[in-house]
Amino acid sequence: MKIKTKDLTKMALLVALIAVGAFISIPLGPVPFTLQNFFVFMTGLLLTPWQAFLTVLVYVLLGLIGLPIFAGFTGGFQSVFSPTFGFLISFVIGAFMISKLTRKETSSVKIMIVLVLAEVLFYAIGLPYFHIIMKNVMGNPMDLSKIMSLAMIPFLIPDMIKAAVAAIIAPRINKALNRR
Ligand SMILES: O=C(O)CCCC[C@@H]1SC[C@@H]2NC(=O)N[C@@H]21
Repeated sequence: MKIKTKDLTKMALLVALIAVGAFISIPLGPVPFTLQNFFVFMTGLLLTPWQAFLTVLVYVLLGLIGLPIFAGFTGGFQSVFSPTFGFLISFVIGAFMISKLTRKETSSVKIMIVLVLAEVLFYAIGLPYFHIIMKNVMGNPMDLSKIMSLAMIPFLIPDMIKAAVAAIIAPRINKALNRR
């Protein structure tokens, strides 16, 4: 895979923006509200699938080696034992999937459908991971309704708003940049 300087610049900018998205976070219990997923949406919508995958992977690796770029200014290898690390794993796969399913797509409605699917993926990985860490690391097992009320329900409407904004602005940015 050959990456042009222009694409590398976009990738570096998006790594930085995902980190900014983590800084813009509101603690709401064990799972914070953040703008990381908004910038993961943008990464998938502005880059090719492998570029998007690599961009989010680099973000996660930079956090794992110690940069405090995860939500709540955290980082370091111990983050894998954080209840929210599953969401970070899901972002890497989600960015690839979003890009793959929206290549050359300009309809905001169709893009929105893909972003909703990406959200399903985030929670399909994020919630079981949350459950495992709460039970085995935090010693605080929870039933499904508690998990959903802490780690999913408060975020659904804000996440849909982030998805709608991304679905509206990304095609315009792609048009202005002459497409990925
Ligand atoms: O620890 C991290 O850095 C990851 C935080 C993940 C927060 C999740 S992403 C989906 C949902 N929407 C939000 O705004 N917050 C949660």
